[in-house]
Amino acid sequence: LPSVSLSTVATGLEEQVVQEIDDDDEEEEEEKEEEEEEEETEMIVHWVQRRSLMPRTLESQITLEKTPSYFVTQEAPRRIFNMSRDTKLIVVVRNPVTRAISDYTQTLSKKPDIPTFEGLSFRNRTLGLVDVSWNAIRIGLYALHLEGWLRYFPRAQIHFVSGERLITDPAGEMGRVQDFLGLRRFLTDKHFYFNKTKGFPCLKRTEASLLPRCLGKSKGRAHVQIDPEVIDQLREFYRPHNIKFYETVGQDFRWE
Ligand SMILES: Nc1ncnc2c1ncn2[C@@H]1O[C@H](COP(=O)(O)OS(=O)(=O)O)[C@@H](OP(=O)(O)O)[C@H]1O
Repeated sequence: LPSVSLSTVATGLEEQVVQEIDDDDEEEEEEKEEEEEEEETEMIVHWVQRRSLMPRTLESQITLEKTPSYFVTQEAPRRIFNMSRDTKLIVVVRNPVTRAISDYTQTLSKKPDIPTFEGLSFRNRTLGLVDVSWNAIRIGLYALHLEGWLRYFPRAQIHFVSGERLITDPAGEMGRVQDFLGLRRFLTDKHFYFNKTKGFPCLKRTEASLLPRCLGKSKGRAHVQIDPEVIDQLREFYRPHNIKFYETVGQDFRWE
């Protein structure tokens, strides 16, 4: 059974974390991700499958599994708690406005005919009524989702990774992940190479490695251009939710 469960609402940032903890084969990782997307609507089946697929591990090893949708799935806290209440939880979060645009950009790449971001974001744009039933918006209500987890897990059992700092200071952010997991701090600045073309850090298997591994092309693609006024409206919308989230977590993610 997993002793760590990783969820991201940062659309995909968890992949970076997993890569840094356990350097899986990239192709395998992308296949697994597609598989996950298909299964998201069938959480029960998915969970049972995951459970039986868990590799056997030794006492000294950590089993880590990642699923983006856990954090925002109502039944997930209870199910994970009933399965293994000591599981440590890691959630990668990012500015919910950027997250929504990233989410939309990803969907648009698969379904080019969907309505505009602006159209999907509001029930009534003139009145500033944001459509919280749209998943891309709903997922960013982190404080709300967290409430469900705190009914089952103590705050100290959940670690939040800043998606922004994971890019600007991967070693520092991963240092905190290692501390949370009770691991010796193994990854240092020397394990990361900043790929200026991609604009993202890539991981070296060893400090001396000459071949850093970057995430796939679907990670870090250019976002769709959004009307700046809409961005401001969404920022305003998320502000109180973000503040509540910072207070609950005890950490300021500086999205304001
Ligand atoms: N090192 C590194 N390299 C590339 N990309 C990085 C990295 N670290 C974090 N990110 C951010 O990960 C985001 C993409 O993740 P996805 O949403 O596709 O992943 S997932 O499906 O939820 O796993 C992607 O979001 P977008 O920029 O919106 O594509 C990146 O910002």
